[in-house]
Amino acid sequence: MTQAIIWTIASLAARDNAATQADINTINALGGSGYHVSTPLLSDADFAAELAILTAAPVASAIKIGVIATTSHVAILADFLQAYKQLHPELSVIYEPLSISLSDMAKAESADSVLINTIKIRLLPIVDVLILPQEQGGSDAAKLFSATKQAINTLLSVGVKGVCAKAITVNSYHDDKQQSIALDVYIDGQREILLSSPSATLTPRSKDEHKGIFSSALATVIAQDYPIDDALVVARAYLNQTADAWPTDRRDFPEVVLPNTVLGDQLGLAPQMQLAYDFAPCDTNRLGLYPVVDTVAWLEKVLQQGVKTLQLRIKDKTPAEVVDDIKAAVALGRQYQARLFINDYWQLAIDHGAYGVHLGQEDMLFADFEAIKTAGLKLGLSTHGYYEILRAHQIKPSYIALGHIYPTVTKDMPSKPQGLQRLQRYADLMQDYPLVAIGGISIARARLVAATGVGSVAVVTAITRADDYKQAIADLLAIAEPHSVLACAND
Ligand SMILES: Cc1ncc(COP(=O)(O)OP(=O)(O)O)c(N)n1
Ligand SMILES: Cc1ncsc1CCOP(=O)(O)O
Ligand SMILES: [Mg+2]
Repeated sequence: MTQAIIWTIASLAARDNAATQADINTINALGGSGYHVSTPLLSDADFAAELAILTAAPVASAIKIGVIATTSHVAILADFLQAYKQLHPELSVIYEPLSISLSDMAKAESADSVLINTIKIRLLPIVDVLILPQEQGGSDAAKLFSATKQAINTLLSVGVKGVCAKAITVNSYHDDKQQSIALDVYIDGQREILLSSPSATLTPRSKDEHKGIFSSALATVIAQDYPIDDALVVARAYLNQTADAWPTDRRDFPEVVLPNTVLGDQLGLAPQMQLAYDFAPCDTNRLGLYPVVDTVAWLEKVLQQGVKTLQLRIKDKTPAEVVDDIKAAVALGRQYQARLFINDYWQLAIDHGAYGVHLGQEDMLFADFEAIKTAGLKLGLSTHGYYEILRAHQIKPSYIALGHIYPTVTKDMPSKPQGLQRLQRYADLMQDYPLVAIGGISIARARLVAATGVGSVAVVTAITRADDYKQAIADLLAIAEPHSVLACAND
């Protein structure tokens, strides 16, 4: 795999070497390769010449901009970035001006208004993620959060694509103890992301926020094609840890702030009456081969081949149209003592006593999680990356599905396939959970998937489109459940 290229650009007079070194260390630690323009304050002509030299460097996937000290440098940089972005539309620009706070940047007029106004007019419309400290502290978390959101929305209206107000200190309660929380708030046109890290665990690195490590980390992760929500999570985990490496310890990862939690209530997140936490555990952490099929006839065929975990996934029908299938599916699941999950139709799954329900995260808005939990059904949740995995972890479902790993013909996916390296990272991070990998898993790929340590491999077409489905199931069982296949052979 080729290394992601990240450029860092800053024009601060006598920018301290420690900050430049911190950029380089961060980019290298997270697997990128960096090119820097961060010299002591240059004349306009020299700054433009330095930028021009950068174009001879390998093409950047992300550019991190630090302090730009003069209005003329801001204008030169804006012209340069505009031209470079036209040539390379995939480029992401991450800007952490360090010395400017969120409220100063959002204010109509501020002490340093000529510089800030130039930044707003010239630079921000080219920026993908703007990172600012929110300096207002205060004991009223809801007020602080609302002021933060207001300031961010003002900046979004200037044309920047996304804004992250980072490491806001909030006093919260955990296990009845007051605790200081560092909150990252990210908002763009589509989403609002709220991450919390207990300040008590903040390492010397996160106390060095002023050196711009967060933006270097974010740029490096984005340059490796992670979406913004995942990049925010990994960048924060990197700051929370001491190791100079990709973060792997879950204790360093931030928590996703959800409604109906102590912090969520404190911030004034609208309560979701039906959200619930902590679902019944599955009877095993290794769910094994997990066929996902769309008819009762297929359920019966796979059960006859010894499958013990399976899902009925019927799309786009009314509950009245599927109720008989669900009843028949539940009866079959019981007859074969198998774990039968129902996709989507959670109410019918409850009504007819299925083993569990499989839902997507967007279903949190519509499904009655409380009713699923109260009925004792297991809950499987889909995820598509770090952020969603951590959000699922807050809810503590019975298993977490990780997808899609490879391109799939079964479903139109809005996200990109994750590939094996990411799957390995998720499997290592969440090894105490029952994990299910799904998406484009053929028999040949199933070996590689199982080798990551996930306890379950979910497939559709590897079985339903196999020339010989019985053989396909036997092969997949041998890969996904080698111990039980051996045990059967020895019976
Ligand atoms: C085991 C497993 N993983 C993921 C999915 C996808 O579920 P969802 O996100 O709800 O999408 P649809 O299947 O409803 O299209 C799944 N069904 N099973
Ligand atoms: C339902 C679903 N969710 C993510 S990928 C997928 C389809 C998996 O099907 P296949 O195994 O044929 O790629
Ligand atoms: Mg679904």
